[in-house]
Amino acid sequence: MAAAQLLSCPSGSPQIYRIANASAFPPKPFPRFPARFRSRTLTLQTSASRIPPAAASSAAAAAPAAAAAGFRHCFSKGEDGFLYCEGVRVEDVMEAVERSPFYLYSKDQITRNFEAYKEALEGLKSVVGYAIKANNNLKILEHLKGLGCGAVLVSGNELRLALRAGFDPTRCIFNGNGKLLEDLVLAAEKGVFVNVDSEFDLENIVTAARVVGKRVPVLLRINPDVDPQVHPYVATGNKTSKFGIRNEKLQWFLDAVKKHSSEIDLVGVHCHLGSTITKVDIFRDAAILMVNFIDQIRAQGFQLEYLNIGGGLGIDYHHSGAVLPTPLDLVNTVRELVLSRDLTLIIEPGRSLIANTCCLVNRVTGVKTNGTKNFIVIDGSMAELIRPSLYGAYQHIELVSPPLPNSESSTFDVVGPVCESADFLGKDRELPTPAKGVGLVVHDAGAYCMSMASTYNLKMRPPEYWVDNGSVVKIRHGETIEDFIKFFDGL
Ligand SMILES: Cc1ncc(COP(=O)(O)O)c(C=O)c1O
Ligand SMILES: N[C@@H](CCCC[NH3+])C(=O)O
Repeated sequence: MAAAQLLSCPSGSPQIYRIANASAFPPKPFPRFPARFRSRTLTLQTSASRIPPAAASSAAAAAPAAAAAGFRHCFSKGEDGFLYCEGVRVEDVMEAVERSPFYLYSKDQITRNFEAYKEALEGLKSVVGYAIKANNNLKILEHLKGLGCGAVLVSGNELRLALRAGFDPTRCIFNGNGKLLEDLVLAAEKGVFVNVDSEFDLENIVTAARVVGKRVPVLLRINPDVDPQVHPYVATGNKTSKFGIRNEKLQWFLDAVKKHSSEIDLVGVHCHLGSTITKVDIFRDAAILMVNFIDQIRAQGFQLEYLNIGGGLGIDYHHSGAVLPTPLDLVNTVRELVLSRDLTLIIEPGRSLIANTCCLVNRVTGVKTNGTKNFIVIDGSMAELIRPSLYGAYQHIELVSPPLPNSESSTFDVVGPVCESADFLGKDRELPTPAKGVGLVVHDAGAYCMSMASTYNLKMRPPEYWVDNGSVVKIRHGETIEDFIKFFDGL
């Protein structure tokens, strides 16, 4: 039976637990954890003997081509039918932590994803700026910074968090169509690169430079009008988009930059086409347009050094085994363009660095049918993970334990408890009928899930854990109703 046992509890150090050898089926009732454990960092140590070798190898086998580049599914079923994350049984984690739903990450997968970008960029002058809007967990930011990553920011608070995580400001890029003057002042003071998005944005950047008495390095964000072939809500580089400047206005911006050369230093151009892009030709089309702009701008005497092609690389949300472009494919489509002009390439991945490193782990509250449809009701919801509701996005769903003997599979909508019919995590999924209390994960939840979570229906934002070298470590406390009530203290 799986059980979390207290091994030792030296005062002032994290709680350390060992998960005893597990054959945890049928699932146990909801665990009750003593209140004193609830707000502490919790470390689960796993016994190496209980990690079936199949768990790791079947993960790699699932996507051999992608595995070579570090883009594999780090959550996979072992030969025993249980779901594992880097050798740790997800069900055991559920039994040991204080509540569900929760986010569970693989720290190693974050490293592998970053290494895939680093390897892809070998031979080029480059900066990888992680788009921290995708996931702003401070521990994850510190880890990525430690690996040598820069950061891409869209608000003053993202900048403040990046500084707190220790990012080198001169490897940070401040994007956005509505940057506030006070935030631009902070960026200017710290030496952050700033992308110019509009006339008023340029005016604010000049003002910020004057306030701090420093010249601000800027890139022009150009809207190249390239269709990224994605959901319209995540397309950002076509001509109806609110982002960037259109090429007809380019000369106006170049003249303005010349006029303000004591406040701003034009160092490059930027574009970002959109997100979930799965064809690298789209990036190449944009890069060709962008280097043409660079040639024109250089011809006017500007010393441009940087081509920033934004982020946007998609991932295999469907777990279909389809071979999707890797960072290497992406970089290779622009390599010659960059080398031939002696440019430094800036790349701004969010999703492709972090999405596949994480699952949202939920418990099944119950199963029901309304005569037309079958529903699996879980404790997670659109409040913790809004992408299916917002974009109709597909995220793969599976149970964390093998089906009960004789249990039948059916087609289910997987729904949460939130009072909205849009509250679904998956539609028409073929799944074994789960028992109450069983774990159910939503895969690829590392990007734009926790960072877009809300407290709707007073569902408090969940805790986060990662598997780090066989241990499960809390990397963010879950919010509580007490935290929420504090916002009204003293009013
Ligand atoms: C300017 C900019 N850079 C980078 C990103 C990251 O995109 P993705 O997460 O698709 O890689 C975004 C988000 O779409 C963005 O707006
Ligand atoms: N939030 C979107 C991505 C937006 C990217 C930011 N421009 C998603 O979940 O897919």
